[in-house]
Amino acid sequence: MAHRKRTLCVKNQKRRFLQVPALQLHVSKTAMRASQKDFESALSQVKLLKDPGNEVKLKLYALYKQATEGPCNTPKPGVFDLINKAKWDAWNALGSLPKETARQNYVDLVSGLSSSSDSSSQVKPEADRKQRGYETLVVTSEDSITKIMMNRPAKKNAITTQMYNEIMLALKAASKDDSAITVLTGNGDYYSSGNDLSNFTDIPPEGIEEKAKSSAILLRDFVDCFIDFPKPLIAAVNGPAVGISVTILGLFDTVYASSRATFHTPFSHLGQSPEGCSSYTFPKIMGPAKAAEMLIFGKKLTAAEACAQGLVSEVFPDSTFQKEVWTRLKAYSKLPPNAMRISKQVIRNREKEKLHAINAEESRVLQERWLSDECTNAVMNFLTRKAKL
Ligand SMILES: CCCCCCCCCCC/C=C/C(=O)SCCNC(=O)CCNC(=O)[C@H](O)C(C)(C)COP(=O)(O)OP(=O)(O)OC[C@H]1O[C@@H](n2cnc3c(N)ncnc32)[C@H](O)[C@@H]1OP(=O)(O)O
Repeated sequence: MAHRKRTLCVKNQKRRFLQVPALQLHVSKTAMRASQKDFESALSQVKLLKDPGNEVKLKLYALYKQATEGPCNTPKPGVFDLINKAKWDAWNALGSLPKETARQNYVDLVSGLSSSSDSSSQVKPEADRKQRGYETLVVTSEDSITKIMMNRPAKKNAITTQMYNEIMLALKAASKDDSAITVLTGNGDYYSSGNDLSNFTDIPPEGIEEKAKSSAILLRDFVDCFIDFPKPLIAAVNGPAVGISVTILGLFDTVYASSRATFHTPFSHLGQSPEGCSSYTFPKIMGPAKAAEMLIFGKKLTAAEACAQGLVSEVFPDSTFQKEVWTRLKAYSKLPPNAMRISKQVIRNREKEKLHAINAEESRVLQERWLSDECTNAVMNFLTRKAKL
């Protein structure tokens, strides 16, 4: 079973496809720009779909108009002209979204609709129920919130290859479910201790270079999912966070931390370099000098320090963290979901291309770092228990 899964993952990374029972997703499609041909094919595809409902039809209409004509340029219909007013409102809400982005969003939306109607056994986030099929996560949907909880508490929620893949799947499913917001958190005393260092020991017969290459693709696809995630994404950092679990926080919309949480990116100690777009987001969030202390010198921040530097939105006392955070999130999840989604997109779309380019560059640099003696020695020291952070 384990062997079968591994074979699937490697093959799929090569094809940039993830395939699991009950779900087939094209993980990195949103990372690419939709061509006119993709757009035309989505236009034909949409005619074959079963009725997606009025809300989605309005979205499609608005994106189509934005992609073909640009920002809304017609007079607002009268209040009693209900249908045309709803269409105008949807188009007008896209503001100055660039034509290219609207075209991409249209293609993505149609592709999402097609894959959900194609797949008879798609992952449906059934309300109030734990979603099945994840081994390293617990995913639940309740009160319009999809919660993705990393669930390897005995290993401090270290992220294995399987967990990277499952998080991508859970994010893809959450992006299409009917929840308003999505939350990532950890089970147990840690949020996450970052990359599971035993990922370095699972070397295929083709050799370490091949492993570094496929890992760089995995890393890039993983971070792309956070860049492209279309709804408000919140991190509930329940305890210490290390490595990649910290760097990707710069791609979240809101980060809540327990007073017990710490934030540590010891890349130099590990012979590695920053990922998760942190080489860009951290200097932007906290200024270059503070970012360098974290990313180059591995300075560990307390929750209060991370909040003062803008990486964390708010810190809650550990004793009341869960109660206070979930009360807050339940209130947020009642806000109009389309407005939240569109606001996020307006903010994110400005930077999307840049973030994808940075992610690609960071992954490329890391691919080389993983083959260095500095990195090999640091990982071996941890695995043979000579070193801990
Ligand atoms: C050829 C290339 C392949 C590369 C594949 C890479 C794929 C993408 C990579 C993306 C880049 C990511 C970078 C990072 O995230 S860097 C950060 C990596 N993390 C660490 O270095 C943390 C290492 N862990 C520790 O230092 C300590 O465990 C920690 C301080 C977190 C906690 O210490 P504590 O004493 O409280 O607890 P234990 O050490 O006893 O931990 C309990 C058990 O959990 C295991 N554990 C914890 N963290 C990890 C980890 N990151 N990787 C593997 N295992 C981990 C620990 O070994 C204990 O296990 P046992 O009970 O079995 O001993």
